[in-house]
Amino acid sequence: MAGDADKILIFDTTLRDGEQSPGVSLNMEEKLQIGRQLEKLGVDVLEAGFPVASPGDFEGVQRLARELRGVQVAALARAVEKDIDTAWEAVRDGENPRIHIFIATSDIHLKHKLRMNREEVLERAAAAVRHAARYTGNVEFSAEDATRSDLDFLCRVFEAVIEAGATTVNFPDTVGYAVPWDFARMIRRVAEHTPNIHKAVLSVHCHNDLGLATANVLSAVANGARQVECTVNGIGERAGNTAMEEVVMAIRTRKDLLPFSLGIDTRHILATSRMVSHLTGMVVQPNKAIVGANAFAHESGIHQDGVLKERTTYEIMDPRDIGLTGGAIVLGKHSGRHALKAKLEEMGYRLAEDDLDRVFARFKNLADRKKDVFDEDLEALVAEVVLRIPDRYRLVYLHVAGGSGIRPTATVGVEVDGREAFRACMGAGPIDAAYKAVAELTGTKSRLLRFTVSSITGGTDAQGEVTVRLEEDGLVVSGQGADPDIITASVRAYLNALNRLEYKKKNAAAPGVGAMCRTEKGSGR
Ligand SMILES: CC(=O)SCCNC(=O)CCNC(=O)[C@H](O)C(C)(C)COP(=O)(O)OP(=O)(O)OC[C@H]1O[C@@H](n2cnc3c(N)ncnc32)[C@H](O)[C@@H]1OP(=O)(O)O
Ligand SMILES: CC(C)C(=O)C(=O)O
Ligand SMILES: [Mg+2]
Repeated sequence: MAGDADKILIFDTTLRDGEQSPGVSLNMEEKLQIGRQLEKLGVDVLEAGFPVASPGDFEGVQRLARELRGVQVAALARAVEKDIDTAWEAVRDGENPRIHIFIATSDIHLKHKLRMNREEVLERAAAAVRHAARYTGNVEFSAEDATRSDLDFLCRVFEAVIEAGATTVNFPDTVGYAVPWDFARMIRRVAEHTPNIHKAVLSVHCHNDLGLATANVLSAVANGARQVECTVNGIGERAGNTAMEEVVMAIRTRKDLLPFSLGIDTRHILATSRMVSHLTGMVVQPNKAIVGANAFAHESGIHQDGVLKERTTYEIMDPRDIGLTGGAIVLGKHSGRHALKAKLEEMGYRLAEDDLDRVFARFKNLADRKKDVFDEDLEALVAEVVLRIPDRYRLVYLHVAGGSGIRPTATVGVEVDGREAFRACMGAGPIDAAYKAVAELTGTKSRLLRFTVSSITGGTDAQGEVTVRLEEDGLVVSGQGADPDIITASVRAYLNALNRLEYKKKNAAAPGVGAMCRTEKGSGR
């Protein structure tokens, strides 16, 4: 197969398949921050979006293609000429742009979704790749739902698209149906029965519906796949995609079984994971492999004793390899702007001067109330202060009264379109009271789908981080807020989500790029 036989290419699709997670919608600044961090991490290919899906997707892909260096920026397209032309328009200014075309090959998709027969799909796939190959020599083809496809037909499709100019052929387990040993058999079969497979890189793209995505990917890699499509923290459609950090660390840790090289600088894994979690609002479970808060924590005495005597008794990876260190700079109330800037850069955030000023002001405020300011605190501040869409609603005042024997009451002041308004409400608790006041002040009718509160760092002076998910008229958004005062953090999270909702409503109503307007992220018509 084409490419370096010993190198596994990491194709990151956090900004495309990852953004297909329900409730996730990133703005331009957030996409740029994640894109730059992935560039630093060393991913080989970065799928930046599906340009025909919306003007926002188009602009995001174009901006990333123009800005990023040393990484191939890919754009997704259906096997439709307009999609391909739009994808090319979005990535063409990139250093090494890729067009990624997909069409389903399973009979179930052909019959019910595409309403095409096999020969029509084969011809459509080849014609689409031929069309894209006129623009670039870097064309990827994906056979959607490959694991439920007839393998003889799949081999014919792969052969036809390679002939038409595809340089990467991708085998997606779109619905997370595969199990490792059977997936390995399929990969071997395709490698052996597609005559010109050696002219292309064989890729895999696994979903995690049965919790087997990483296992499937590793079995494919051991059997000839040389590109892995994955997302940070495994976010993505339904149960998500293969988690990038799991595949990378498995290959790195089990070199005895998987003797391959990678272009990833693993020391940036943790910072990348945290950034993606903060910006998407997709909270990482504490026991998540590699990047969960407990992944390197030892609770029981026998384990602690073992680790103290010799770390490798209970650790198969060195936490420093994923960037889990104390860091050289410890920030507190005596720190200045230079130290803050250096720390933020170490964490992957490059801020404009005025953004730095705003974060610095909030940092000083926080440091006055909290002894040590940790990386997690700063991440929350950056997410809160900088990476935000233009605010229609802004918190200006909050006072709550509660305790035993008192009906919880909140008085909230919110600036709406530049004008301050105040409201006092009672509720089941202080947060309920404050949320009622915010809903009245903003006149919004959203439904609260989820409310998560976590302490960002240890101690009773820790910053509380609140993540909420709201729904209104079919639009789903998430919002985050951080503050040492948990009620303030809750109100900030609510307002952040309402601002995102406003932005999304406007985006949905905006005129499209040609006929590319969409009503909701991920939905047509
Ligand atoms: C497995 C994956 O992750 S695939 C990527 C999924 N991502 C997304 O869907 C991103 C967001 N999507 C969107 O914004 C919209 O679906 C759009 C803009 C792409 C298309 O919107 P619409 O034109 O309104 O179509 P809608 O989404 O309702 O239906 C999809 C159409 O594309 C067809 N189609 C689906 N996949 C393909 C393909 N790979 N190649 C060609 N046609 C396809 C369907 O058969 C259907 O056609 P029909 O209208 O003739 O029945
Ligand atoms: C577009 C393709 C590669 C995809 O996301 C899938 O099949 O899951
Ligand atoms: Mg997918």
